[in-house]
Amino acid sequence: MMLPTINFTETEAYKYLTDHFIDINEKSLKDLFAEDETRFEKFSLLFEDILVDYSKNRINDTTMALLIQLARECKLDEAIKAMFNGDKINQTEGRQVLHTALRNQGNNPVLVEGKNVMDEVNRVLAKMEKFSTEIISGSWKGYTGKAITDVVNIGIGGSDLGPVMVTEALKAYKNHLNMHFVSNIDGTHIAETLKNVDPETTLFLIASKTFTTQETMTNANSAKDWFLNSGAKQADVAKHFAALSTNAKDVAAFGIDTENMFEFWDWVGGRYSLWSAIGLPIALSIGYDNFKQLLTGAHAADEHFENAEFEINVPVILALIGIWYINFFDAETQAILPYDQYMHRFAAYFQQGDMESNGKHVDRNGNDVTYETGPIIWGEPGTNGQHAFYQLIHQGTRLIPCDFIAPAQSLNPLGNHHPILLSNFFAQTEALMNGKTKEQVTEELKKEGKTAEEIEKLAPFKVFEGNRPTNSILLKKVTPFSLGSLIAIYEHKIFVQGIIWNIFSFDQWGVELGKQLAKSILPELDDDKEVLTHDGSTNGLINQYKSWR
Ligand SMILES: O=P(O)(O)OC[C@H]1O[C@](O)(CO)[C@@H](O)[C@@H]1O
Repeated sequence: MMLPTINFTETEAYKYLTDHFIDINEKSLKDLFAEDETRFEKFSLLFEDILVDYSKNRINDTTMALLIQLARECKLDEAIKAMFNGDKINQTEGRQVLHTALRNQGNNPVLVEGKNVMDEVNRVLAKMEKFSTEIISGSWKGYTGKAITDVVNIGIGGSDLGPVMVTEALKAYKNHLNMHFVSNIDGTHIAETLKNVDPETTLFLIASKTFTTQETMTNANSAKDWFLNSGAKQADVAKHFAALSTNAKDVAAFGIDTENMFEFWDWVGGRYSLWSAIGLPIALSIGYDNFKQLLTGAHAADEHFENAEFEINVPVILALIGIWYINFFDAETQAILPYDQYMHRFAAYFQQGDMESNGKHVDRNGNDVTYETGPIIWGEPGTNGQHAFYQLIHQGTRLIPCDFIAPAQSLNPLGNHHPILLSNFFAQTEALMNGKTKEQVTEELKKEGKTAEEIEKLAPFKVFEGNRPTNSILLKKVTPFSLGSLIAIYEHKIFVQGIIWNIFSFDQWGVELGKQLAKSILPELDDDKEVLTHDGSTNGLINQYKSWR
């Protein structure tokens, strides 16, 4: 089935929402809570050990009913079925979108061109299990007979961000292997990493779906040169290099034994690939059983997404609330704020996940859209963010919807750190909602002994308008299972928004132009001749670089 091609601004629901927005825009969150005592029960969902409280949003029953009507009018149900069925919904690349098959722990058949892909998926998983067990146990020996101590993953974008984010988020479950991730083409990244590892005990994972990405192949060649220059022979490469890729031909040409190749398939998008062989560094870092738990948690979220009614469907609700802010309140960004140090790369991970997926201005009919699409995603862990950019969230001129995420149980229950952390997590969303009135400010200043004149002068700066919306996502604990669920929830949220905006979420043509131009500029940097082939600025920059290098 082709995806529906409905312009959501032409639906009945959109028209009603436009009128309804005028009513809601006049109400404060405080009013909405005062109007409805059951708001928390009504606007929160419990999925496994994850509580999603969306009650501190500028919504009421009518808003949610209309947003759900919008999803129905946009035929979201058909689109969900099409994705799970393995229809070629990545139409501009002619591919299926089946990252869900990678974590299909129920093992029911998933057909691609009439063939059940679960056999292949399970074959690669079994190979990952065997390999990671051998490396972790030390039974796999390097070329001088020593066990592996360090793993260097070389990849970029989806072949880096997922494994980095998850290995960091699950560091508490980690074994003795030292994990390193090299992504940047800047030679500093690989050079600094190689300073800390020993060729006799290091395993390099060359992670690239295409196995042609300039950054990854350059870093991989530098790693191989370093390895061979350290005394190892070509035949030793097999003990120290493995590839995670869809491109067997180029893997073999690079000199990696295809025995050491962990395969995945073109129906897995790069930014959705941590569940595939790209997840091998995760399995190495936390052990295969924990990796499997990550898949199981994601699978639980997949089943929920596929089967739950929209009214209680976590990714659907989060997506619709996002659309409400982006398309009606003109919000430009979405902050993701984990109150968990281990999750410090979570927002960075979804910068790619969301912005590469929904950063599109052409709809599925090939026309320019007349509305906003994907938001700018950003965020840092709390409470660091509080001491950096929260001022703007509280008192700036922009509306910034925020997702606050926190675990109820700490993986490092040290003194009263966790209650302090969580008190900040609770306080921030309360403060963003309630703000501080002029009366409250006046009262406080009076207590400080300020005069009436001083109070009058100071009060405007100290008043917080409040009414700033947040979601609170409270996890019982960060485990491989709960993290897997949470990532899948965000993935599906992106999918839902893409369907409603009528855009293709699984291609990324926009990143190609810069890559092409870089390739054409590279030979121009070979000599010291003046470059005149570009615009004035680009010529000027290149020529100044040539004179300084
Ligand atoms: O895994 P590969 O093929 O090296 O690609 C890396 C990344 O490059 C991109 O194509 C964007 O530049 C991403 O979509 C992808 O995750």
